[in-house]
Amino acid sequence: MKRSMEVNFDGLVGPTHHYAGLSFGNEASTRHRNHDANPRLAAQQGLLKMKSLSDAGFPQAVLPPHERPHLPALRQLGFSGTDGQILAAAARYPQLLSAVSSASAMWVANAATVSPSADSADGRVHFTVANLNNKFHRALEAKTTGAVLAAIFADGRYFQHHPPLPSVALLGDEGAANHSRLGRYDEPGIQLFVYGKDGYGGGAEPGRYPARQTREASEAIIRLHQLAPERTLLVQQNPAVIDEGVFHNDVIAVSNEQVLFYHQHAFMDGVSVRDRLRRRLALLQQDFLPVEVPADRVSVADAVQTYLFNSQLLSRQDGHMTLVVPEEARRDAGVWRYLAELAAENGVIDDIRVVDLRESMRNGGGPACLRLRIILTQDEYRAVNPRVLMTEYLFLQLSQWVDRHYRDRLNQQDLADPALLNEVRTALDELTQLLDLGSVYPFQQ
Ligand SMILES: N=C(N)NCCC[C@H](NC(=O)CCC(=O)O)C(=O)O
Repeated sequence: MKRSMEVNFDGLVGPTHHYAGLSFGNEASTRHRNHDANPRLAAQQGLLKMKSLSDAGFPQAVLPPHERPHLPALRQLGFSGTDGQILAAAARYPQLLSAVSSASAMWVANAATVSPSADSADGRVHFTVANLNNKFHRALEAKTTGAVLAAIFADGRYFQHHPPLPSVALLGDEGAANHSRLGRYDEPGIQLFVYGKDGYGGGAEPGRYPARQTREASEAIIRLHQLAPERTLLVQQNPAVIDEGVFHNDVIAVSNEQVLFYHQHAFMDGVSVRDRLRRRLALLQQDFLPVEVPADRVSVADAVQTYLFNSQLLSRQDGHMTLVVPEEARRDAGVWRYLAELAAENGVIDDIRVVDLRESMRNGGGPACLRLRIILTQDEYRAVNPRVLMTEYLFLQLSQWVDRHYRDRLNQQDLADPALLNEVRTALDELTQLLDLGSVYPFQQ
């Protein structure tokens, strides 16, 4: 019998993808503010990643984009009248209109934290939608994310959904981007929660850029997901690297099964993190294979620039692993040399695959940001809405759907165009039918 597996659910880029510089602390976002974007290309690049990984035998699925511009948010902020009038009035506040129009829901590593059933006391897969309250444009995602996850993982025998934590700074939660799970898929493993700061203060904190994840938020998720204390580890991200642009832990570390691939400066006390992980996995009779990248081989600045660690580490049938890195990592001679050596010498990670995600990367979203990984048993897999699972046919349908509905050029000035709102709604209405999601968007209620 085939055993548990990791399924990667990738966010499909939405039709309003543009560059607005909305994410202070995310240097790519700031750098590309007001550049022209190409939403059609962005969506195609994401789809090609999904297709190529699915073709290579890695289980793959898709999560839909959200409705943007988000008119309910503008109404909540006092704009009134017809949709057209609201957009025209909001156009006087370009940053606000950008925020309610951002396609940021594509980065589904921030959609939720997911714990596999092998780790939770009640034997179910637990989901907590991330509140993303550090950035207004991202905080808008939680409601639709909840509706989408409930539509895809509907069977209460297998799936337990938790609403986002209260949306206050104390409980800032950015989902799976600050969460890793070590250990074999079909046995209890160790869940690693990485927070940026203590929400009540008093501990070390970054000085320049915000820490988006709090310790208190991670603690709440550990309780909600019914995780055993001896199989969880709560550690602090190095505040100094947040100040260098590492706004989520998945910009500096990635794990899969027994392997943790991370930068020397990723954690506040990296040596202790490694020792504790090794000890905890040993208690489960499991190995730990840390791969620490020294700063004298790859600097933190180069890690941020190339997104080396925002890669996907995927298990192959032959027991070895493939590392999926962005094109930017190949372009950097030092990082590429490091990767070549790794693949030649590591023994487990022996294959490097490069994907072109330039459109997403310019907003700080690499291969790992675009995916939410979910470990599922065979029964759980069969309970997933099958229409979101990547197939040759779904890939063709989605590619044609993108070609039909997406523009190939978009910037902040285009967002007030009422035609864009109509294009988005027409497209999303079709998509919900294609993926059999029911009515998950505000305009469908
Ligand atoms: N690391 C992970 N898992 N995700 C990356 C998220 C990128 C996203 N960028 C943005 O939201 C930029 C939008 C803009 O500026 O237009 C963010 O900063 O939250």
